[in-house]
Amino acid sequence: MVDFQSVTKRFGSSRDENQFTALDGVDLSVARGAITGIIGRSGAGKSTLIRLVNGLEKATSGRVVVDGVEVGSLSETGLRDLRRQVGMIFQHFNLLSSRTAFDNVALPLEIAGVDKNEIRAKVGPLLDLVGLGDKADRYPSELSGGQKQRIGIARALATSPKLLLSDEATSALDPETTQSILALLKQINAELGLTVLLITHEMEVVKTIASHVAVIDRGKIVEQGRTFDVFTGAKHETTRSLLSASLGTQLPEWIRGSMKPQPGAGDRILVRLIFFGDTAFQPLTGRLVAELGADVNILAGSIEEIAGEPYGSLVVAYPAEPAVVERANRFYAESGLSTEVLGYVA
Ligand SMILES: Nc1ncnc2c1ncn2[C@@H]1O[C@H](COP(=O)(O)OP(=O)(O)OP(=O)(O)O)[C@@H](O)[C@H]1O
Repeated sequence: MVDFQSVTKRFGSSRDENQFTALDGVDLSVARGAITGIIGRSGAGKSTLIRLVNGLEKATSGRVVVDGVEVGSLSETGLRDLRRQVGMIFQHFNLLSSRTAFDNVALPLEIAGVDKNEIRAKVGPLLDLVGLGDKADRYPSELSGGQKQRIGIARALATSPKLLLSDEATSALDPETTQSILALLKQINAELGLTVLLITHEMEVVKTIASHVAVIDRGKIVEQGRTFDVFTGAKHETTRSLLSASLGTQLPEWIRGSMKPQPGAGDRILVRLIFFGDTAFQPLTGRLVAELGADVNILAGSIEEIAGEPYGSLVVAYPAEPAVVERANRFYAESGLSTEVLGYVA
């Protein structure tokens, strides 16, 4: 649906010593009908990337192709047509305070010259879709943050776009409201078959709704693929550090503080067991304990869902004696468990 082909975006002229490269050779494909998340730290280039899709910025080099059309080649009229097919929602909702909820949703249709009856026939069902059929006459100041974003979503859908761009749409909302807005986006994606491209700095958002993800760091895409694959097999440092606060990968301080890289006599080995795919549903912990005898401690653990698939992480400790370690390794190999040796403790 959207293809970035070797896209570079520089701000400032080439003679300007302050010229800044915001995007550097970006290659990225956004699958039709999917929800794709772009995640990165502040200043990584996320907004620039999304603004290239609806022609608010122009690539310095490379091509941005939306539904078969190269955005950079479009005339003003072509850009207007494109923007009708690409809806957008924002962190701060961008509603007009002087217009009611109904009139905010109607605005893109008025601009497109749609007649009044057709507007009425369209806006009502959209307000129902976002759960605000009874708030048509309310002004933005009378609505909560979550309700404002619902109006923003209805407005973005008014011109029946094929693609919805979301620029940090839940960043100004509390966790519960965030979840309800994400559920609405998921519902719209499933019911209308709308492709969604969202940018966020929040791992939780990507984990909850995006089937695909790209990680951006200083203008470069450093990792991309299915969310589950990228998150469970993170290779790049940026992905790992963004993830460490979100997935159950952080060890309690009391363990981290006393961990050693090499074993001493009588030490215990600390191993992280990772459960996903088939292994997520097998009673492997009990079998490990049976295999090694009772001398296994469970030190930390969590089970969560990434893009709808279970992912569990369990940190265990047992004697770092070669015979025990070998028995454990044989068990991991036979049962298909992924493991990582974290270190040793006395
Ligand atoms: N019009 C501009 N002129 C000059 N530099 C710009 C312009 N727009 C963005 N930049 C720079 O490009 C870089 C990427 O900005 P961008 O807004 O895309 O990042 P971001 O990942 O969306 O960050 P945030 O999450 O903080 O919004 C930043 O260093 C920013 O200062």
